Amino acid sequence: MNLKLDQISNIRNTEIQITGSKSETNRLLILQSLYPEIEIENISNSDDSQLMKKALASEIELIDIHHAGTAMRFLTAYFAVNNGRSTVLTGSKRMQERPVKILVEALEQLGCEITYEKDKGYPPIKIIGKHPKTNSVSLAANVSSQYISALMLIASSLPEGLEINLKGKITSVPYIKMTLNLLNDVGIEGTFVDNTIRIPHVKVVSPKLMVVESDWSSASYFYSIVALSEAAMVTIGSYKKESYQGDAALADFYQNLGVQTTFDNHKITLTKIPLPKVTKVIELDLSNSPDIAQTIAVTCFGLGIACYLTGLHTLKIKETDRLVALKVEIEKLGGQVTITEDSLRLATRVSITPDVSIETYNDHRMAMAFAPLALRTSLRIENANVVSKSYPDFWTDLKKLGFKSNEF
Ligand SMILES: O=C(O)C1=C[C@@H](OP(=O)(O)O)[C@@H](O)[C@H](O)C1
Ligand SMILES: C=C(OP(=O)(O)O)C(=O)O
Repeated sequence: MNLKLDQISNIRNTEIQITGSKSETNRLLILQSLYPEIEIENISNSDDSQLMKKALASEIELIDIHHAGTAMRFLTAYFAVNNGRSTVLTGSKRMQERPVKILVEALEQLGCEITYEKDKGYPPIKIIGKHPKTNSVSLAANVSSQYISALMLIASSLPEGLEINLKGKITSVPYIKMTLNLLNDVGIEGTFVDNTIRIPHVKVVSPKLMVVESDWSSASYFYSIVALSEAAMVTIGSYKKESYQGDAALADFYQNLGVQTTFDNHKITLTKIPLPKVTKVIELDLSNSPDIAQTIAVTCFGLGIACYLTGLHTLKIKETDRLVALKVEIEKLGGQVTITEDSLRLATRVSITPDVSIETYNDHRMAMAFAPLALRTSLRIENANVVSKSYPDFWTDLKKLGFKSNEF
């Protein structure tokens, strides 16, 4: 489905409900498989979480997790210690270009048996589940935190628990803390001090209802919409002031982009406020919240503000090379973007080219990050249904706000 978005001048003030965080859901689904006493509420309706659920219930050897990165990494660890079971994990063409070597080598230190079916270091992989032969591993922490979370999630099921030693600069730290917080909440008391994570063995946990907080990364698109509106107020549920999700940093970041956040009874209300007068360049280090880089870059472009975003080294190995994709698509619209291996610089905008067709590269966040620009110009979004990877209701929710779209 390709969508043409008409230019709109403002939005309808509305309340919407976003489902649970896909990151929290995918962690809790693994934990629930290990500890059936855990109940989960407000589960994410994302494709990635549905695929995770299906994979955990599957009894066949071949499991295809499509584009779901966390599912790929978490399930690699999960099946690797499932003694005696043979599993082949595969995914989309892009998934076969997203590296897993660091995780596979960490699991090999535990005595796990994993072989590459195609290219060394990448899915598809064949896993023969084993009993772990040691209780400590070390791995590089500067490529993806998902490898670390994957090990943490299976750690308590190992006979002696697990000590995980992290080498190098640790990336996407809030996701590691999210894993630790969820473990602690279900009664698995792990620690994360300096470069060492320790998780004890836990045989059973007490029955526990885990209510998933709604997805902050999905909320980012409404921050962008409110920022690009003349006057707007959007209320979204259900959120906590003390979130486990690093992307909750949005509330602070968008203060400088003209959005005020108020919390009331598990809901956030985003209100358009004037832009600070002195804002010339928005400078942000996003190494703790890589998933909102696209949203922020496009908001700045829409507002005509320059930005310099750093800490973006993980963007190259996500659903697409997000740095290249942002540069190409923003430049089609008339912007000027310079990228390095880990940063993006956007120059102050002069004008916007109308009716440009945005390519989405099988990346949900490309579609969702560019859609708010309809408040500044008409544009087209190619393969708009990619949004279902994390937010299947995205286009329906945009309609509620008054966005006008037609298939083309
Ligand atoms: O653990 C998680 O749930 C995630 C960790 C991050 O990945 P990296 O650690 O690879 O940056 C993030 O980009 C991804 O969307 C979800
Ligand atoms: C990078 C993402 O997901 P994953 O790595 O789980 O595919 C994302 O949702 O932006």
